[in-house]
Amino acid sequence: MSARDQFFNSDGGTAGIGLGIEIGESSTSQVGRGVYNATTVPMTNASSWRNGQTNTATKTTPTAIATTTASQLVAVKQTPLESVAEDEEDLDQMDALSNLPPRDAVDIEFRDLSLTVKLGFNRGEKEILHNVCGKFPGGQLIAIMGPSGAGKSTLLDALSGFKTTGVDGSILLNGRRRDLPSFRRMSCYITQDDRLQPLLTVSENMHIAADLKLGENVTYEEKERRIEDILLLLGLYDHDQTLTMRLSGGQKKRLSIAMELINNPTVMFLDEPTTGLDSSSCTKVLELLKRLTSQGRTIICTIHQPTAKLFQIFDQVYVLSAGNCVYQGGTQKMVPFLHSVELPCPMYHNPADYIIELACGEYGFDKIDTLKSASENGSCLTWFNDPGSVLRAETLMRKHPIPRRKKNVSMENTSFMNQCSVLLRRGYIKARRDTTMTHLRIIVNIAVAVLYGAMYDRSGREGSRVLDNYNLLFAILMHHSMTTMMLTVLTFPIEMTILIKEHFNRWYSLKAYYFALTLIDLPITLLSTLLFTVIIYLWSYQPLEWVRFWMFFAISLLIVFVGQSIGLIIGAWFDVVNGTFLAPVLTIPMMMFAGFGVTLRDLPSYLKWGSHISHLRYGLEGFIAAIYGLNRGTLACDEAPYCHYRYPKKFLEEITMRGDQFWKDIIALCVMMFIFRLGAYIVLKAKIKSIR
Ligand SMILES: Nc1ncnc2c1ncn2[C@@H]1O[C@H](COP(=O)(O)OP(=O)(O)OP(=O)(O)O)[C@@H](O)[C@H]1O
Repeated sequence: MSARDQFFNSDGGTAGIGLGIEIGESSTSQVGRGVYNATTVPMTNASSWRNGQTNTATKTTPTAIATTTASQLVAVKQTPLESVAEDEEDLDQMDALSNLPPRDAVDIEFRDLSLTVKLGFNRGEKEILHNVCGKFPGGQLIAIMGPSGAGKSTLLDALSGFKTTGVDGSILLNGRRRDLPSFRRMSCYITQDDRLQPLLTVSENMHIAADLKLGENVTYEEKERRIEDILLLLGLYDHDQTLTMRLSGGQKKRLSIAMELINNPTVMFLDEPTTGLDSSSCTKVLELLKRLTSQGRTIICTIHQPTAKLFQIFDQVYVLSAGNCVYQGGTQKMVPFLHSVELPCPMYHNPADYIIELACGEYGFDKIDTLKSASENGSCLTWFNDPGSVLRAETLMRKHPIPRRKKNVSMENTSFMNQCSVLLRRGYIKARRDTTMTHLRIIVNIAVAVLYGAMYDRSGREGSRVLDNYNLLFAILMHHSMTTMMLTVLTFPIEMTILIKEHFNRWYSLKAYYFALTLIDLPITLLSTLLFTVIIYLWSYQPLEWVRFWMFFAISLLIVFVGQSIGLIIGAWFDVVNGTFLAPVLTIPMMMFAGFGVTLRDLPSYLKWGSHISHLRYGLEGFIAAIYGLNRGTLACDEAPYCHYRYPKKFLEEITMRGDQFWKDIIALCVMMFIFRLGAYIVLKAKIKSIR
C-alpha cells in the first residue's frame, strides 16, 4: 500500500480512545448526568449522532463505560505508540515516527499576559489580550479557540515570540522565564497561509529545509533518512516529485508541517492548521499532530470552531473571548465545566459550538463574565484532564536542570556560506522554472527590442533623425527602469511572506538571504539586457564601435539595477496594490528631472536639485555620451534634403548635455545603486522588525 494510502487509511485511534475515556469519566461524574450523557455520547461517533441514530455507547451503562475507558486510558498513557497504531498501516507510520528522536516535554505557562498594539499616529493604543493566564503542559495537543477577533492568533504570536512589541506579563518554560533566543531554537511557527516555494517539488523543498535547518555535521544519509521518514509519516512520500503549487490544500499544510519537523522542534505553534481544508483533511492533519505529541512535543494550534469530531482529538482547550480566557481545561471536561457554572450544554449540541456561542455573547454578555470568573481568566487548573499531574512552576524548575547559557551562538543552524549556497541553489531552481521572472522577462526584452527596432529603424546613423533617436534612447531608458521595477514590485511581496516565516523559524539570516537574492538575479539580468541591447543597437544603426556599444550596455545595466533596487524597497514595504500605485507615481518626477521634456538648462533653479537625484537623468546623459559623445563625427544625411543635426555637437548644445560626462554618470548610477540596495536591505530589516 502506498504511503499516501497509509496516511489516509489511518483511523485516528488516539482520538477515539480519548473519547471513550471522556464518556466513561463523565458518565460517572456527579455533575448533570442527564445533560452530559446526551451531549457527549454523540462525540463517540459524530456521524451517527448527526444522523440522529442511536449510538451503542448510549446503551452502555455508565459503570461499563467507565471500566472500559479506564483500561483504555491506562493503555494510552503507558504505551502511546502501540495503542495509537491499531492496524498495520498505522504501525508503518509509527515506525517512521519512532525514527524522529523523542523530545523532553516543555511545559508552557503564561501569567498576566497582555498585548497592546499602537493604532497609529494620534490614535492611541488598543489592548488585545487582557492579563490572561494559562498553562499548556508538555506533550499535549492544545487548541486555542474563540470567535473571530477574540485574540487567538495574537496569543499564539505572543507565546511563540513572533510578537514581542507591546507584550507584557510573564511566559514561563518549565517554570523558568522564557529566554526568547533559546525558545526560538526549540520551537517553530507554522502560519495559516501556506508560505511555500511553489516552483519547487516536495522533495526539493524538503532538501532545502534540511540543508538549512540541520547542522552541517549531519550526514547526507541522515538527512535523506529523516526526509523519507517525515514524508512517509505525513503521507507525502508518493508526491515527492510533485511541484508544491500543484499540491492540494491539505498536502500543502502537511508539507508546511513536514518542513518544520526536519529539525525536530519541541514546541510547534500552528495558526489555524485546518482552515480551508475539507473535514477529512482536517481530521488527518489533527491526527498527525496528535501523533507527534506522543513523542513529547507540545503542539499549540488556533482553531476557529472545530466540529465535534475534530474537537475530541485535542487534549486541552483554551477558549478566548475578546482577549479574556473563558475556559481552560481538557476537552472532556468542558461539558462538566459548563454545567458547574449553570450554563449546561444543550442536548445534541457540539460543546465546542456552544462555548463559542457563549463567547460571542449570543446568550448575553453577562455569561462571558461568568465564564471568565469561573476560569479565573486562565488561572484555574481544576478542569484539566488530570489536575493532580499538572506540576507547579517551582516543581518544574526543580525537575528540569538550569539550561546552559549559550553566548554568541547564532540563531541559524548553519554557517553564512552554507545558507548562501543553499539559497543560491534554491534560487537557481526557481529561476529555471519561473515563467514570469525568467521566461517572460527574456521574451519581453526581445519583443520590445524588436518593436523599438522596427519603429526606429536606422535612426542612429541619420542626421535628419536625431530627434527620433533621442526619443528612442529615452524609451529604452524607461523600458529598463520600469520593467524590472514593476516586476519586483509585483512579485516581491509574495516572496516577502515566505521570507518572514523562514527567517523567524531560523532557516537563514537576512544577510544571507539578501546576498543570495542579489546574486541569483545577476545572470538573468545580464542576459536579458544584453539581448535587448544587441537587437536594438544593431537594428537602429547605432555607431558600430565596440567602445560605444559597451558604454551603452553599461548604462542600460546600471539603470536595470537601480530600477530593481527601487522596486525592492517598494515591494518590501508595501503590498502589491500600494506598490503598483507608488512605483509609477515616483518614476514620473524622475522622468521630468531627466532633462528630456524640459532641458536641464530650462529647469527652474529651485528645482535643479531634482536632476541630481534622478537616475533617469544620469541614464539619459550616459546614453547620449555613448552615442553622440567621444567627438563623434558628422552624421549621414541620406534620407532628407534638410539635415539639422549633421553635427552631433549642435544637438548636444541644444539639449544642454556635454557628451563627456560618461564616467560621472557611471559613478552617480553606481552610488545610487549602492544606496538603493542598502536602502532595500534596511527596509527589509525594518519591515521584519515592525511586524514583530
Ligand atoms: N496591529 C493591530 N492593530 C489593531 N488591531 C489589531 C491588530 N492586530 C490585531 N488586532 C485586533 O485584535 C483582535 C484580535 O485579532 P486576532 O487576529 O488575534 O483574532 P483571531 O481570534 O485570531 O481572529 P480570526 O479567528 O478571525 O483570525 C482583532 O479585533 C483585531 O482586529
